[in-house]
Amino acid sequence: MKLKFTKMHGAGNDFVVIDGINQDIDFSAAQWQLLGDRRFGVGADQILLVEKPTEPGCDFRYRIFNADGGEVEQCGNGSRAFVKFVAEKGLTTQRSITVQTKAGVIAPRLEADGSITVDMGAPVLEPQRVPFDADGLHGERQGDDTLWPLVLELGGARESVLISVVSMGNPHAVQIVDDVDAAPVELTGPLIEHHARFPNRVNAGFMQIVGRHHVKLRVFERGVGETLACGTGSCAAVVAGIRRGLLDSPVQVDARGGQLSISWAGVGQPVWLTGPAVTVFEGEIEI
Ligand SMILES: N[C@@H](CCC[C@H](N)C(=O)O)C(=O)O
Repeated sequence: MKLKFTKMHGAGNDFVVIDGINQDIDFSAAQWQLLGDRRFGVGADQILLVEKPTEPGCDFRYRIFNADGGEVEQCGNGSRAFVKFVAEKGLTTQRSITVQTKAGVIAPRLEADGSITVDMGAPVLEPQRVPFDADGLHGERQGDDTLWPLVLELGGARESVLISVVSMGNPHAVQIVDDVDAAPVELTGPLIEHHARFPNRVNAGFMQIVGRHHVKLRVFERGVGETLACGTGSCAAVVAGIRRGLLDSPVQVDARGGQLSISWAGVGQPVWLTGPAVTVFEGEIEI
């Protein structure tokens, strides 16, 4: 089939966005992977599919596929691209929409200045629900958070890193580093992503605290590798930093591809994500 798509990004986290309401889409993992492939396909960190909702009360259903072809629960930067896409394509006239995802309902809103704010829902903090297997581990308390030691096998040597575990619908392991630019993201990111204690794999965040309202963050994303920004990773990192007593809401997150702003009022409350979404080009591909 000839597939129409839109290439978009949010702070450099890039997407192929597909209207699955006016096109009949039933792709295999290999086809999603081809769309995400930067050499043989279009190229993207994630492919986002817009569908009619199957749940009452929602405006749309939002499905997310990582570049490796796997379907995942949530994508924060993608949710901003999503609301811009449905507005630009005339699929809605509303500036605020409710969107069904694999991880529950989220609510993105197009602001008058073109920025987009998303109610990402409340973070999940119980390790077993992240999911993280904490069996037999002794966590260290810091503020309201528990830091878990994760042992990494580095070519014969063993290194232990202290992580917070948070789910924003998708799983995150957040560690604090002194200098984010020097952090071993490429080396330890894949080891954390595939660590046996995360049965569904995990997104690995490396956060440098700059001030109580300001961090720098790099994320090695599950199913992709390091991306230029990660929306849910930013939410998870700020939640971990606030729980550790190191940050106060709101927090500016500097990612390599741009800036995001995160607000969180505490346990049981939703995390709010604000940032840009940009349409890059429209295309068609035979798939
Ligand atoms: N880039 C995303 C997260 C996309 C999904 C993630 N790689 C996962 O596998 O959970 C974001 O902006 O949140």
